[in-house]
Amino acid sequence: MVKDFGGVRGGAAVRGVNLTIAEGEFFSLLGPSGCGKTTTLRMIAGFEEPSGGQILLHGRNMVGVPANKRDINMVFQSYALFPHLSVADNVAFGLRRRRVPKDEIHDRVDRILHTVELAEKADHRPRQLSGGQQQRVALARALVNRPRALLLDEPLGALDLKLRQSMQLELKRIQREVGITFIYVTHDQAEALTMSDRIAVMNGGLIEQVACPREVYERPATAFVAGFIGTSNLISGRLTTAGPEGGVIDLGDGQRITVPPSGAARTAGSDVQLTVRPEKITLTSGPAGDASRLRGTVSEVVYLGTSTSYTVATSTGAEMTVFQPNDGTASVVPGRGDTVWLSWATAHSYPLGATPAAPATSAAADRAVPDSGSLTPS
Ligand SMILES: Nc1ncnc2c1ncn2[C@@H]1O[C@H](COP(=O)(O)OP(=O)(O)OP(=O)(O)O)[C@@H](O)[C@H]1O
Repeated sequence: MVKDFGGVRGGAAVRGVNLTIAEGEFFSLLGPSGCGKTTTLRMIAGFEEPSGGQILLHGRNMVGVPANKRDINMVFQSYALFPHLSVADNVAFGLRRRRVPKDEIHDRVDRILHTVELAEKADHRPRQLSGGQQQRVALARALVNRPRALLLDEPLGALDLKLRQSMQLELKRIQREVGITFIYVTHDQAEALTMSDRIAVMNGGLIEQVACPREVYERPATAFVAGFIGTSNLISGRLTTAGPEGGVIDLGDGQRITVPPSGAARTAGSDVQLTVRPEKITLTSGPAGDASRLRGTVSEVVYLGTSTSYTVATSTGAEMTVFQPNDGTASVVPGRGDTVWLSWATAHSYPLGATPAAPATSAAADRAVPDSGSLTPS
């Protein structure tokens, strides 16, 4: 789907989002501010109409269907609870408006308050609750309607870090328990990695990758994804040999490193960008075995508690970051100005693809879908 507000510099807010979300999935839209996450969510909810494309919910096109007829609920960062109503009455509000029988309302409210672990607060007013508890009331109020999908727009943004981290695990538990599809918008990569079954990484109104957290981290599709999620090192060179077993790249200064086979077909002579995560690199004082390796000079050392971060200016000119765990296993503990060798298992480097052009086809999204999707914006 596409959304053009007519005034966004550089094109539409959403330039081409094509993905299939499976029933019962915890799916996150992750990306920097302004990349089009909220607009995508608002189109799914029915608060914005797409300028092009379709939104299929269980095979039915939702475009033109009003938000309140979509069987989808949304939870916002501001909880928007009624201050004069008790927790139970806040949760029961929607069911009463729909004239659900009294006994059923009582049962459903009681059950969902147990799920969000607020049963003992049923008679409290919202102001008597902590921020995390208020967010759980907002969640219960949406879940009690048993929507087909629940959309959450940065719902933990107003909470402090510790509470946010415990609420992330809580949300995941609740989602597993109720089995409802969650579509979650966040710009916080740690949050997306913690909770999601799959993540769509968005940039400039397009999807750059759709995959499970491990794949997005270990096998980022593009340089943007590698840089946005965690810390990454990029190494550029020209492929001198290529085959099904991988290849060798020349870094331009005579140094060569081996590369693993990549998904995309590449031919000798083509330019390649590799990514290697900092914790996969080992520092030694001399060349180590036949692993992929580079020589460099330490330019910065930062002690981080569980690990130490080294910035190394390599002989190719590229700066590399290396995390060494502070568990006593490091073979060298270099200081600034020292010469070191960086090595890593070839399998721990990953060749990157090109940034997608609009409209995104998201072939990767379809490959990764575990079963036929229930919600299909296209
Ligand atoms: N109603 C609107 N009218 C015009 N432009 C809009 C409107 N809503 C959003 N935009 C623009 O569309 C782009 C995408 O906005 P969107 O809110 O979807 O991004 P986002 O990824 O959710 O960002 P954030 O994390 O900051 O909320 C931005 O450039 C924004 O300024």
